[in-house]
Order: sequence, then C-alpha cells, then structure tokens
Amino acid sequence: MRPDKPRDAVAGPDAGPEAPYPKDLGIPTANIPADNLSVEHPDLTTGVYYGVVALDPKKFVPDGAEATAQTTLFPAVLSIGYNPFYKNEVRSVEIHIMPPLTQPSPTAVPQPKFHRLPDFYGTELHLLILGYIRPEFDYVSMEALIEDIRVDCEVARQSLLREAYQRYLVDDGKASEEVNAARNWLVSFP
Ligand SMILES: Cc1cc2nc3c(=O)[nH]c(=O)nc-3n(C[C@H](O)[C@H](O)[C@H](O)COP(=O)(O)O)c2cc1C
Ligand SMILES: Nc1ncnc2c1ncn2[C@@H]1O[C@H](COP(=O)(O)OP(=O)(O)O)[C@@H](O)[C@H]1O
Ligand SMILES: [Mg+2]
Repeated sequence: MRPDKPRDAVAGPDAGPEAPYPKDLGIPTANIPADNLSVEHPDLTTGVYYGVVALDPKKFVPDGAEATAQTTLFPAVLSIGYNPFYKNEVRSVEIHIMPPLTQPSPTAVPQPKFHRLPDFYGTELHLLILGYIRPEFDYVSMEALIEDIRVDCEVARQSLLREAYQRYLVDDGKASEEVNAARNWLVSFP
C-alpha cells in the first residue's frame, strides 16, 4: 500500500549518486530467468563461470557476417547468483558474450570496451557451462567490480583457448562423440 503522506520532491543524496549508482557497467549481459535452475541443476552453486553460447541463426544476424551455426557460436562468461554489489533478491543468470577467440581480446587492457553485439532480445539462446571461475563478491566500488569482470573475461578466454575446450566451439575432427554431441546440441534450434 502507498504510505499516506506527500511524495518527496527529490530522490537520492544531494552530494551525488551513491553506490551501487550510477548503474551502468558498460558490460552488456543477457539476463535469463533462473526459475528452474535449482530443480534442473541443483549442484550449480552461485558464482562466475565460463562456457559457450549459441544464438538461433534464424533470428540473430551478426555484424558483417552471414548467420550460420558457426558465426552464432561464441565464448561466454557468466554470473549466477544475487549480484551482492546490487543486493538482488532473486537469483539471476547473466551472460556476457565475448568475441570469437580468433579475434584480439578487447579485455586484455585496463579500462576496456566490453564486446557488444547487435541486440538479440527474443532470440533463443543455448548455454553450455564448461568451468567455474570464482564465487560472487561484493565490491567497494563499481570500478573494482568492472576490473574483476574484465579479469574474468581474460580467464575465460585463456581457459577456452585450451585444445580440449576449443573443441566445443570449433570442430577439429578430433573431438569425442560426447563433445560433438554437445556442439551439435548447441547449434540445433527448432
Ligand atoms: C562475469 C561476470 C561476473 C560478475 N561478478 C559479479 C560479482 O562478483 N558480484 C556482483 O555483485 N555482480 C557480479 N556480476 C553482475 C553484474 O553486477 C551485473 O552484470 C550488473 O548488475 C548489470 O546488470 P544488468 O544487466 O541488469 O544491467 C558479474 C557479471 C558478470 C558478467
Ligand atoms: N556481448 C554481449 N553479451 C550479452 N548481451 C549483449 C552483448 N552485446 C549486446 N547484447 C545485448 O544487450 C542486452 C543486455 O544489455 P544490458 O545492458 O545488460 O541490459 P539488461 O540486461 O538490463 O537488459 C542483451 O539482451 C543483448 O540483446
Ligand atoms: Mg544484463
């Protein structure tokens, strides 16, 4: 119920926005519902992970490339949890898609420009998680949070560049049936 008193004329401290505001990290993340996660994946604890993401090539067209199963498959870093810095009350899954491993990494330098794709709201997305990076933390500043996410991107990239992981992104003809099946699942959309 609305409190029975007049509204304040302003909101937020006079001295300027207070943490966690201003809230634009400049790091786009596809936020996906985590409703069934604890049922379907009870062993998936909150934390930061790396993996592979595929977007439906019938819906998503990458910049300057034809949409094929290969051009819509990307390395990714994600967080599962409550974003302690923002004190969220519901668990969320937030995926940041990185550029293909064949391109130079935009996050190799301090204060990077994080990778941005054309918007893909409403596009079906397949996610395969391949490894765990770290737990979620609270931070003293937004800069500290951004710097840790930058390092996460680099850890994810170096982790995925290893042969046994790259096979989930590119068919080198040497992958096991299990890996081939996972890659086929990733790029199969109805
Ligand atoms: C790789 C990665 C790691 C993250 N780690 C943390 C973390 O340790 N603590 C935290 O509070 N939020 C973490 N976040 C979540 C960001 O706070 C989140 O993306 C931000 O709230 C932006 O939300 P929005 O997409 O709703 O704008 C992480 C996000 C990513 C992509
Ligand atoms: N590299 C990327 N990783 C994830 N999403 C991206 C990326 N580049 C663009 N997007 C788009 O940006 C959207 C998320 O932007 P974001 O700033 O996190 O806003 P919000 O999550 O509040 O909608 C995604 O749903 C997607 O359409
Ligand atoms: Mg987001």
